[in-house]
Amino acid sequence: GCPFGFGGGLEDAEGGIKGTGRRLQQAGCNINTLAQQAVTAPFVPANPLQGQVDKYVKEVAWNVFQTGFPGFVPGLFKNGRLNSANVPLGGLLRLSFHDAGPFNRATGRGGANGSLRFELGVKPNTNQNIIIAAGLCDRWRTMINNALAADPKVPRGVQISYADVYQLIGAAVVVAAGGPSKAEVYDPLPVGRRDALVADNVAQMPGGGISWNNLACLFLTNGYSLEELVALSGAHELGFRQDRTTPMTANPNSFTNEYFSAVINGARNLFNSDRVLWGNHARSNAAVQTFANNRAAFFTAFAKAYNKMGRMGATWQSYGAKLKA
Ligand code: HEM
Repeated sequence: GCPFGFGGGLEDAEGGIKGTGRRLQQAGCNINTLAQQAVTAPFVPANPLQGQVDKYVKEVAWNVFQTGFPGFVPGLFKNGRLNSANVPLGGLLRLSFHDAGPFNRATGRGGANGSLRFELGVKPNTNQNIIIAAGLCDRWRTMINNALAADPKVPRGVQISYADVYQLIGAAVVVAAGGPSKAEVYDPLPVGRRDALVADNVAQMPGGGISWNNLACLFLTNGYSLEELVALSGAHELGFRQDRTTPMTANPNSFTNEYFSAVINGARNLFNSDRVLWGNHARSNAAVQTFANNRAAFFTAFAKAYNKMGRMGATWQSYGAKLKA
């Protein structure tokens, strides 16, 4: 079983699985010590070298995400406008976290490895938006691979992985929704993740009702700082709650820093995991306050933390050093 005993997705006040009576074990970490270490000796996941082909693959993917392919898959934009009616922006960004999130630093298992495709329908991936998002990713991946196969500049056999599509799409979504720029969040993301062939242990994914102690310990023990936890939680700027109609923030299709004012005000639509970012630790308080006051600071911190998340637990190949002449 999972050493942390975290439940997934449901809002049990204990952060455990609702109705099962299962008690949450304490993650048991020293938050102050780990929070300090995360700043003085940050955990830096592997960042592979990117050849010409890798960068090119990412641009091909970018173009496919923008426009989709009429009759087969929608794009993030339609007639030059954000296509939030046909693509669940929140579900897509959440999917990026749900592929990378099961990374467990202690066991070295799980992470940004494409395994989400085997985890659908299992808590916390029972939510319709994430299932729709995964279906879109399948189709975008097919279109990207068709484009790569037809491109004379691309070496034969180059195929983008599910794991890459799952991480690239979250970045493309926040850019489309008016968040950090492409140069800030999408372009630095490496590609070449290998796809796992089995599911990760998703039982350790945090539920919305998780306590401050368990949330902080989960992220700190997996190599994130409290500042990174706060920045990543800013993803809850976008999207909807489980009912798919209650917006997380006032503008669920627009990526801004409004989320942090909502956290400070204890807004009702947010989860316990959001509200506990305020009022429990000097470092998380400071990050919430900074991001509430300064949108650019949030965007920069989000872009960096998101790039780190996308390298957690990934193993790498290279698509190639050189394009064909
Ligand atoms: C910090 C711990 C986190 C917890 C406890 C958490 C929990 C949740 C829960 C309970 C939901 C509601 C959906 C449902 O219940 O089915 C949700 C939605 C969402 N989460 Fe998180 N989450 C966390 C971190 C993240 C991160 C790191 C990201 C992305 C970088 C993210 C992105 C989203 C998005 C965009 C939605 C809206 C989904 C939609 O519109 O359908 N979350 N999260």
